Amino acid sequence: MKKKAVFDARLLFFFILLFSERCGGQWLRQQFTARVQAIKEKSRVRWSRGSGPKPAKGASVLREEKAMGYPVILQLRGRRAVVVGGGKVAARKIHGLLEAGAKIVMIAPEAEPELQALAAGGMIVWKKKRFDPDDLAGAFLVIAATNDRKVNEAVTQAASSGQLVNVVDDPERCDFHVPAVIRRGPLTIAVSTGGASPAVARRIRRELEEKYGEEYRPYLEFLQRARGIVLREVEDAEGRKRLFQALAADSFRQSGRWEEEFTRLLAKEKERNKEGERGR
Ligand SMILES: C[C@@]1(CC(=O)O)C2=NC(=C\c3[nH]c(c(CCC(=O)O)c3CC(=O)O)Cc3[nH]c(c(CC(=O)O)c3CCC(=O)O)/C=C3\N/C(=C\2)[C@@H](CCC(=O)O)[C@]3(C)CC(=O)O)/[C@H]1CCC(=O)O
Ligand SMILES: NC(=O)c1ccc[n+]([C@@H]2O[C@H](COP(=O)([O-])OP(=O)(O)OC[C@H]3O[C@@H](n4cnc5c(N)ncnc54)[C@H](O)[C@@H]3O)[C@@H](O)[C@H]2O)c1
Repeated sequence: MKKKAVFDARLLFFFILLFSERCGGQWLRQQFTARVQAIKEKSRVRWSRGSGPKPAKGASVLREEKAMGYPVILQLRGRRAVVVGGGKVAARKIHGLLEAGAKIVMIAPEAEPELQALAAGGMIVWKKKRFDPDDLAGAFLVIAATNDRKVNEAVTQAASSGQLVNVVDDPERCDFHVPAVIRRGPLTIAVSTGGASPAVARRIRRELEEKYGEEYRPYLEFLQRARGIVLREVEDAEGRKRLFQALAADSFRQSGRWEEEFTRLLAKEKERNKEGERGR
């Protein structure tokens, strides 16, 4: 009660200040408007590729704010991905796209030997030529990875609004950034700094590779199978949750006796369920 009275008195004092010209009300109102404007600026989202304002040259790096990216795992199986450029950066992106099962078309007059080998083996299609806008027809995803800024920009201009575009030398114009990635069977760990420091993304990826080693591959593959069994055989939602949590525990992973332990936990859960039904 007392607290509320103090608060109300403070609020009243603030409003008197705000509307009294003599006590600096005008200054206060200006401060307030500036704060609101800053919040609006911060939450502004660019709607079309490349149409947003670029930060002015020399603007303080620390004050720059931008909307955060939305992390997703894209399903690219059977979808067409056009990569413009055939250098070292294009090669890195193409390896990731191949893992995801995309249908890759590479546009470049010259290509790294490893990419030439992929083309010769029929893993990717190589159009040995310079880029022109027709090359993007039918693409779901586009990567502009040449060493020529003008060509990369021409790629972004040629893309239609429904195509997802990545430009390796212009984070601001990207619809998506490619993160540093660790694969352990069904487990994907992706690290992104949104272009602030790709080198840090790479360092963190390396650190996480140590912590989540190759042993996670069979473990996740086992969990995938176990999940199917639990969903089929345990009807009770609470029981399922208990089981999934037990399987996710690091002590379970480290036990190494996954099949045996799982069979025991599953039987226990089924028994519990039966007892619950009998009790009703
Ligand atoms: C994660 C990774 C994925 C991949 O490419 O597979 C990736 N870059 C990686 C490495 C790396 N790239 C660069 C260096 C040298 C050190 C340095 O410059 O910092 C190193 C480190 C190294 O190689 O040691 C140079 C660089 N990168 C970009 C520019 C342009 C610019 O900033 O304007 C320049 C300057 C070029 C120049 O000098 O002209 C831009 C991008 N690079 C991104 C991704 C996207 C943001 C990702 C994020 O911040 O999280 C983004 C925005 C666009 C995109 O490519 O999607 C991969 C690590 C893979 C791994 O090892 O796990
Ligand atoms: N995003 C990243 O992770 C990252 C990392 C390092 C560098 N970069 C940037 O990526 C650019 C490419 O780096 P790189 O090491 O792969 O270069 P690179 O010189 O090895 O390869 C450039 C490729 O672009 C092709 N090319 C040039 N003009 C073309 C055109 N008109 N049409 C089609 N293909 C064309 C060339 O044939 C070549 O295959 C660099 O200039 C740098 O700005 C980005």
